[in-house]
Amino acid sequence: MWLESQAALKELLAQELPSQPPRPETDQRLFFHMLATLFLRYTQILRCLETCYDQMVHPQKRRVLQHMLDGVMGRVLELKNEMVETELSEYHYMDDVLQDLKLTPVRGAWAEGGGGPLSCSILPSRPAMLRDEAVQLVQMAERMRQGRLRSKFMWEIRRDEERERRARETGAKELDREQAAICIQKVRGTWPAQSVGLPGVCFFTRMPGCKGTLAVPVGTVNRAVKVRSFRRLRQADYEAEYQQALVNIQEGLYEVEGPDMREEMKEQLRQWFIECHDLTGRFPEFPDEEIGGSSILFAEKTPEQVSGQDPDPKGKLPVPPGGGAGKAELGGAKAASDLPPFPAAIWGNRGESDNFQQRYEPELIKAQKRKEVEKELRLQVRGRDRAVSRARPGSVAILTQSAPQTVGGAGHSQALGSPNPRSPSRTLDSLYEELVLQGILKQAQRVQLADYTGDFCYLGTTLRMAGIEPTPSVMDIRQNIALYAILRLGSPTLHEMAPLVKSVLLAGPAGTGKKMLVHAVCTETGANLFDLSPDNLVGKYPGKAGLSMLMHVVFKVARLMQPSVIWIGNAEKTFYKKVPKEEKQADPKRLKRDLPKALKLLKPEDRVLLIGTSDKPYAADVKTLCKAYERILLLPRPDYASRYVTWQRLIKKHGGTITTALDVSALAKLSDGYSQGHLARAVQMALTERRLLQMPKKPLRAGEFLRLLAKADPIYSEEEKTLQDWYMKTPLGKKRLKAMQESADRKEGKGKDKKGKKGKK
Ligand SMILES: Nc1ncnc2c1ncn2[C@@H]1O[C@H](COP(=O)(O)OP(=O)(O)OP(=O)(O)O)[C@@H](O)[C@H]1O
Repeated sequence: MWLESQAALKELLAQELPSQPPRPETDQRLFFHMLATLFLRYTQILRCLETCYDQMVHPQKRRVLQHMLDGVMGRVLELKNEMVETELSEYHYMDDVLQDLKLTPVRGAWAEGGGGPLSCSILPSRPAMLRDEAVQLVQMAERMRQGRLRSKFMWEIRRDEERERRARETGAKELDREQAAICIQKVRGTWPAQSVGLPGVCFFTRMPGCKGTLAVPVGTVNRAVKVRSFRRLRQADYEAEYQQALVNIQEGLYEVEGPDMREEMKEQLRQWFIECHDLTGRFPEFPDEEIGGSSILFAEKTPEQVSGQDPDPKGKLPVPPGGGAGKAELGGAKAASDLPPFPAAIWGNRGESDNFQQRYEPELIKAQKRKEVEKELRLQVRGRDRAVSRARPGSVAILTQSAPQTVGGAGHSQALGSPNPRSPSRTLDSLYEELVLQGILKQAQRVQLADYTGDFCYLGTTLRMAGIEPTPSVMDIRQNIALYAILRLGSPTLHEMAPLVKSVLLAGPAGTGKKMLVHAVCTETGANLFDLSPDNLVGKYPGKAGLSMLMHVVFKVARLMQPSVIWIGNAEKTFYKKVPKEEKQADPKRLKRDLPKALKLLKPEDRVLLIGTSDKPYAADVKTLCKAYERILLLPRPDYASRYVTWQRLIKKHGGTITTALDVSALAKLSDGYSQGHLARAVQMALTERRLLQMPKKPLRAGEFLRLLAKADPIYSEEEKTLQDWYMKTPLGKKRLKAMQESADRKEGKGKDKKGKKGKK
């Protein structure tokens, strides 16, 4: 899969960067089709690489894969941006491209969610432990845990095998309807999607092909699932081994090769000084660290070249590895310090057929660590770096880790722009605690993006071609949340490389799942949740000084404890056009000035995202609101397909059983106009403990839910229209409206008639 992905990537890159620049595409539709094809093909590769990353146990290979994943994800995000700019819309319909590529959209592509493979791929790996004892302790505990799990797995595998054997002996019985349906779903793609599952982005799978047979025994599937989990356990084992090897090998090199290296360097340095003196009559200055420091002396340069008297320009001096990597260079940008120089090539040419264990490769570590040891020794020889010279090998990693985080130090204050006079030396822990006690830092509810149920829009392209703007589907929203929030917050490299998005506003009628999405983002990325909703700030941190202190502390803790989500519920209140009388006392506009200022100070390396939610965005001044929120996602009420899936899911979640007596289709049809929140409430109220007990004798019926639903006020079409009209006043909405008008004008031939146009103006 890795090789295939790499070949596909090569092909795509060749297509994207042809030797002759292609003619610019003037047809907007064709251009979008091209972008969408690229987007889907990269997503396909991403999914493949993600599976490799999830299932490979070799720690060094996994690093290379993570690097490639970051590159591909970065390209996916870039393409998303280009699609937005081309279509002037946050929602894209690619059903035609999916058909061309013989792919189908997949529901529930993120079933495994936060605890699953995704977290392995995009969440940053934890920094190396600082203290040996801690490492040993954790390793010991981990081995014990794995031992227990392993024995359980083995027991289960054996049990399944035994069960199968018995079934074979007694003659397998015919599958019932439900089992047959499960088998069909598995072959059609539902289960592979669950096994990998990048959020939303990976919303498709292959068309049902001829691979696999329908009669996949359930035991086999269960075993496959277990084997995958088992491999993840082994990954942790091998990773620990690898981390230990990094330290041991470096120590070994330091002790075995270090003395010789040091002597050789000293000799070279002495020689160089003498030669320089002979040539110029004076002792030379040390080369700047920017051009490689004393390392360039050891790179076979003449004294003239090094001292700059030779015409050899600085650019010709050895460039540090990775120094020339461009932003868009896949797998090349920002090489992590522990990556080999040309990783993919190394593994591509290596015969691995007899490496069954897939443990780390010491020679690669040696090659990489040798450079580090050399660098360290070079500094020692130069006698400049006192700290490193005193440190034992292995301490390099420790020295490069950030210092213990006390807050209010010069660096932090500078970064935030405003020193914190009230708490000049408070620790991060104490500030964290304070925010928790004040109810600003909250525990996010554990919901996964996959819980945000709904369906795909199957006719998007057809409708757009007919000039009808489709309503975005729940899947479109999910995909945007994945792209704007989850992928970016989850991967530090991606956050720095991809186009920066600091804030997103989720606007839509009440109960359409805005808050749920905020919690899902936190769950999937492990982000801290800061609640800066106007209602949550009433009476807290009073006065101007209090407010600036609050912002200072929140943004500081958010940055230091990243990834973080800063959530503002009822986001319109911060930018109210006119504050309602009854709210005046609560001062809802407190953050109006400080919020944009604080956002400005966020840098690409700060994985902090502001998410606003609002059901009345039209109550705010559109200009200031859109300035604070870079991306605006309008959430619609659910369509029939989404309501259908949501009813099913909610009923099952609350313990209900769906039988033929329950007409879910009728429920979905009759609940048109209601939000998911309404549906959730109706199910919760209907499925009481008592009702669940009666269920075996008295199956559930649609009427029970509809009766309760009817008591709630639906989302009125006027409200929807107000929201859509408001959206057309946002920057992207305005651009889209203008483009639509121009296109309509062109169609009617008005474009040619300049006079008529002027008259209209
Ligand atoms: N797509 C969905 N699938 C399943 N449940 C959903 C979905 N959307 C919303 N819900 C459920 O509906 C309820 C209301 O959702 P939530 O509070 O997130 O809506 P909201 O848009 O933030 O509402 P408000 O604007 O009133 O604050 C929650 O119980 C949530 O779990």
